Parts: sequence; structure tokens; C-alpha cells
Amino acid sequence: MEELLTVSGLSKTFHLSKKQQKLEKTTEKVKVAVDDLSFCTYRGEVFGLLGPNGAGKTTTLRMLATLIKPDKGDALIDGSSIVTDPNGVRKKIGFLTSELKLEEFFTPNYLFDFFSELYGVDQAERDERKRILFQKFGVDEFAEVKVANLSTGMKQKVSLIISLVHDPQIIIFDEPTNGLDVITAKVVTDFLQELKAEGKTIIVSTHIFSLIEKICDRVGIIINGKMVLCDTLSHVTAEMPLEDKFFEIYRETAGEIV
Ligand SMILES: Nc1ncnc2c1ncn2[C@@H]1O[C@H](COP(=O)(O)OP(=O)(O)OP(=O)(O)O)[C@@H](O)[C@H]1O
Repeated sequence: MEELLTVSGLSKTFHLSKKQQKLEKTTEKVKVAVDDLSFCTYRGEVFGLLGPNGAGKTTTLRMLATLIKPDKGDALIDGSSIVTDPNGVRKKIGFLTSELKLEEFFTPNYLFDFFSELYGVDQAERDERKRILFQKFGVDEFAEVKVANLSTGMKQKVSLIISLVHDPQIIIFDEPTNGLDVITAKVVTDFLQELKAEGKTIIVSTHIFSLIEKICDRVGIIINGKMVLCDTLSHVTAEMPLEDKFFEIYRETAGEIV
């Protein structure tokens, strides 16, 4: 199996403002969000990063997507380093987060073309990809409607499509079904399975056990910024269901659940 993503000792600490200290209910001035994290992802697999709120999933994926820099460590994505070659990484990945805000004034059609041009996608290729993706997600009817007037689910579908304009081989999704209604969540989950069938490598973060069980080949459990278990889903669930295993590990590492 070929390692397509190799994460080595990634760490990220945030300085907390007074307001953040209050929100986090702490007097500590810093927060270690990601603590010496290492794992790998093989070509063509779906890797799930599972963890509770605040575990460090989003921070990890934002570092992999080169949106923020690690304090320590590195990750190689298809040979490109997130530290020394962020532009190389950006060409190879698609990054989607439920927090992605599309510019409300523009239409899906305009945004697709805009981002395709940004990535240097050939026009014929762009039009064909747009036709397929717009049809698959029912965006064609809304192609000329301003983002501001789209429903939340439709906005999320457009964000997903936009993240794929350059047909990336590696797709990084932060909480892909967060905030979606059940129908849209299913469309997105089914699509992830289609992408996997096409041979794409997918990294998803989630706190939803069923999503991991449905689509992931391997899973990494992250608690308090540390990777506490990383293995194939079949190994992790050999003795008990994923949810039970997760809580067993959680009690061992973070203490009793209150
Ligand atoms: N920009 C920031 N400044 C200060 N603290 C931050 C910042 N971003 C994240 N954190 C803190 O780092 C920790 C990890 O956050 P992160 O968003 O990575 O967790 P997560 O596992 O994605 O959680 P969730 O499921 O709630 O999104 C949290 O305590 C969070 O409050």
C-alpha cells in the first residue's frame, strides 16, 4: 500500500485572549490544540479522524489544508510538504469545511468558473465537470441564483462542488455532514463513497460514529490533541462496536464522562 499522506509530529498551540479564556473556562494563557500527532493515509482509502468537540480535528485538518502553519512537525501530501511547499499541496487537495462561507453576492455558476480559473482548469474540462456535478447535486436549477438566496443545504452542496473544481486526488472534509438535514447528509455520504470508488483518497473528521462505520477503512481517534488509537476499522471494532470502543478509550485517557 502506498502512503499518500504522512503526518509526523504535528503540533499547534494557540494563545488565548481574555475572551477565549472566559469561553474555555480557563486561566491558562495557551491551549495545546494538536500535540505531536502522527499518522498516515494510504492511497485510495477513506481515513476517519474521530474525536469529541475540541479534540483538535479541525486544527489538524486546517494544517493539512495549509490554512494554518504547524508550530512543529510536518505532513507530506503526495510528496509535497505542508511547511515548505504549501502551493504544491493546495493543487493536490480539495478542502471542505461546514464553516466555509461562500461569497453571498455570486451565483454557483460564477463561483464554479471563478475557482476553476484560479486552479487553471481547462475550459472544456471545467464545463464537463460542472455539468456532471451540478446535475448530481441538483444545483443546475439554482445555477444563476445568488448564494444569499440558497437554502443551507444547497449552500453546502455548492461549497462541496466548489472544493472539487480541480478534481483533486486527495479530499479533506471537516465534519462533512455537520448541520445538514438527513437527505442532504445522505447525498454527501453517498458521494464520498462514489469518490472512493473512483480511487480518491479521503480524510474526514467527524464525531459521528455511524459515518465512520459507513465509509472509513481506517480510523484515528483523537482526544485532547493526541492520537490515542489509529488502526483499521475492522481491528478497532473487532471486540465491540465503535461507539463502545471510543468510550472505553475516552475513559482511559480523559477520565469518567460526566
Ligand atoms: N484560533 C484559535 N484560537 C484559540 N484557540 C483555538 C483556536 N482554534 C481552535 N482553538 C482551540 O483548540 C482546541 C481544538 O479545537 P478544534 O476546533 O481543532 O477541535 P475539534 O476537534 O475540531 O472540535 P469540534 O468538533 O468542536 O469542531 C479547542 O479547545 C479550541 O477551542
